[in-house]
Amino acid sequence: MQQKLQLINHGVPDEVIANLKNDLVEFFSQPLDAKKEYSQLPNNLEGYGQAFVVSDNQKLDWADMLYLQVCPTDSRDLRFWPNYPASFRHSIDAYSSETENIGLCLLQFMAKAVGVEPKSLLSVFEGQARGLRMNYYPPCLKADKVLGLSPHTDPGGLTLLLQVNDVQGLQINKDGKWFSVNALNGALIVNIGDTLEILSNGKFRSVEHRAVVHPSRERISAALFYYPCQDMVISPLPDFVKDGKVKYKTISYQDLLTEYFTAELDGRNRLKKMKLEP
Ligand SMILES: O=C(O)CCC(=O)C(=O)O
Ligand SMILES: [Fe+2]
Repeated sequence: MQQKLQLINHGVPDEVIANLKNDLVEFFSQPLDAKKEYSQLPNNLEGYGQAFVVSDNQKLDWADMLYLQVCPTDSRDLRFWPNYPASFRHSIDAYSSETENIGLCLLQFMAKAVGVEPKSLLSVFEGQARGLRMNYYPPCLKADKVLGLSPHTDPGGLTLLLQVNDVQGLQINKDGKWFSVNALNGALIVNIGDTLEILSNGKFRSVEHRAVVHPSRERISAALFYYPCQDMVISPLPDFVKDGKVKYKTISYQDLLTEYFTAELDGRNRLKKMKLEP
């Protein structure tokens, strides 16, 4: 029997988005010491701090972040889940359950659009881990001298990006040029990540993006990452290799993550190394 798919998703209720946004603004506006109660611990990605700090010599991105694994629920490490503002944990929980199916619906439509059986993609991401990275970019008077988040691609499958306040800052790279993305109020931005590029044998392209900062206003965003099964070996799925030409090397997802988190952000270069010569 064919698997019944949930074809329709009505999006995230406005109230859920509004609550998360309010709580994020409130959390990040606290003094540093209060936020540091949830600081990252060595060899652990979760918590409050900065991502991609790998040496004392690198120029740091102009941002702080709070990263949490939100799904599956039994994988949550509540040590890093702030209890101020009081509704914050609930807001994150509601947002992650309301977005549970959105990524899967999108993957299903994307597979159909290119004539591939949706199950081949869905089975990789259904019920797997999700991470929420909440980014805080303080204003910088010399905004043109810093970057909020250096050029990178996301490692997972899909990313749903929510711009929390009305300050724009996301840019994507197309053909070597940077383009600003105008985030619409009430809309989520969907980015494709490295895992999906490899699985789809390049049919879906992982987008290189970065975040710039504003000279006088703070900016906040929240990126929800849909990850594949943690012990998966990633290589192009047979359904996407119809002409028989595999264009990417095989890599374990753990190795892909290790490479990602132990080096400075580096545009699409890591992904380029995954490509087999034509
Ligand atoms: O803040 C943004 O708009 C981008 C965030 C992002 O790319 C990320 O968290 O991976
Ligand atoms: Fe990103």
